[in-house]
Amino acid sequence: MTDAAHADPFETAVAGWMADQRWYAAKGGTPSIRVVAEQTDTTADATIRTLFVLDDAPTGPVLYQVPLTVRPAAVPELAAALVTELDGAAVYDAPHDVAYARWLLGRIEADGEHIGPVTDARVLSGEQSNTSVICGTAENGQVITKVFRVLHDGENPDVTTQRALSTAGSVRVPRTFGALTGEWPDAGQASGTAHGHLAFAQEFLPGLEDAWRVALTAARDGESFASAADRLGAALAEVHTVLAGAMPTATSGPDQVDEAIATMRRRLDTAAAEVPQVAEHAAAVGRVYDRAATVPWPTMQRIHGDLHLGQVLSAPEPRGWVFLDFEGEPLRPMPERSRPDVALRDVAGMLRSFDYVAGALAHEDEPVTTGDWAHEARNAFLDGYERGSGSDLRAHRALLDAFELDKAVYEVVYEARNRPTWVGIPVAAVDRLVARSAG
Ligand SMILES: Nc1ncnc2c1ncn2[C@@H]1O[C@H](COP(=O)(O)OP(=O)(O)O)[C@@H](O)[C@H]1O
Ligand SMILES: O=P(O)(O)O[C@H]1O[C@H](CO)[C@@H](O[C@H]2O[C@H](CO)[C@@H](O)[C@H](O)[C@H]2O)[C@H](O)[C@H]1O
Repeated sequence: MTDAAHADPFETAVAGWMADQRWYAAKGGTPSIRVVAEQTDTTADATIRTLFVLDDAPTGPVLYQVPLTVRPAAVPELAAALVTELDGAAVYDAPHDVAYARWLLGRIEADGEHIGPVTDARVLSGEQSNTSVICGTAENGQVITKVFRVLHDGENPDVTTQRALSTAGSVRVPRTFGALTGEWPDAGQASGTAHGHLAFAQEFLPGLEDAWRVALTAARDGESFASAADRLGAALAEVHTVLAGAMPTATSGPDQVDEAIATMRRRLDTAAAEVPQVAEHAAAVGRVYDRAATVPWPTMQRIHGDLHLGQVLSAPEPRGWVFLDFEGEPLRPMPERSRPDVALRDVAGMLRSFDYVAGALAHEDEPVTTGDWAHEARNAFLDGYERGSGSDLRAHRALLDAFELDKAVYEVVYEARNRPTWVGIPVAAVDRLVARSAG
């Protein structure tokens, strides 16, 4: 362990570096790590070391994938990616090293075809939970490979859901190339070994804005988003229809409904404990959940799970909206995220996102009031979804209200932990949604 008196210097160096990485989950904490397994491979340019690193974080143990490249001598272009030095060799954060990109694409089990050869590689910049490498390839254009940082036993829904859509011929997700799986020791499994996805490769769509940016600009400029939101609703309906046919579904029996409502209540308890304004409304929110438990629920199916405007790219017509990142809510346990769920959860996520556009603009240095813009966008989105899915959302109003509240409650916790200056956006939504449901 890194905090023991006899700490291993290599692990100590890796731990110190991990603490500064965007993907390190226990922000502000000091990693207490142990390398539980390692896979090593040698290529012409570098030794590839994939470490499986267990961090005993205060919130519970987290297993990270830490791929490193070891170069016999320092490589000047990789200076910013240096993790440490070891016996005179330079150890780098592998996704920044083209030697790793070549190795990775060569190892990925492509769905029916070879990817590559890799001509160049760069790491996608910005705020991400994982690390994505964009590779130029001689045969398949640009390919983006997401290297999952936090590992879990079992399939990652980001891979399985997008692969199902892509295999069904849907262009609502980037075309899938394939995935890399691996195994590592896990005392929590009866077999002592966990199996899961390590990386996922798909078509890279360069130069596109995401719907959050497009919507924010439209709202700031006072331009209607109704037509775009309507198309977004229809595109989501298309995704749900394909998923209902391509992946398992489940009847919403009393057990499933009870479990879903119990999850909502647990999230409410967490939010009420962390944010006093939610505690004030907890009883009223609970009544919205009570009502949702008494109405009919639609068949459960695979969904996106954490849908918001930032998860959708705006491709030129005729392709239109393209959905990304089906990994589900980061605050939700991974095994729950691959289960069939209610498609209305995604609809509610997007409704919340239009409200966030208004909330974000109200928080700007020169605040802009865009409540009417958001109202119009929300209604247009629902119209598009109803037309595309053939479902009558009004018939499910009580359920949709509960999912929207549940999402706002989730967001309160997410913002309190990650972006406290924005917590007022979902807190105000809880207030408003409770009042609307009571009225
Ligand atoms: N296939 C792709 N084509 C173009 N851009 C992409 C693609 N996949 C991801 N991106 C960009 O990378 C960002 C992060 O992707 P995401 O799947 O959300 O990663 P993470 O799980 O690391 O948060 C997206 O918001 C988008 O801007
Ligand atoms: O994209 P992630 O899977 O990391 O999702 C998490 O972070 C999101 C913030 O980036 C958060 O989304 C919330 O903020 C968005 C604006 O930044 C807004 O459009 C969303 O509607 C709102 O939920 C998401 O909840 C969280 O899981």
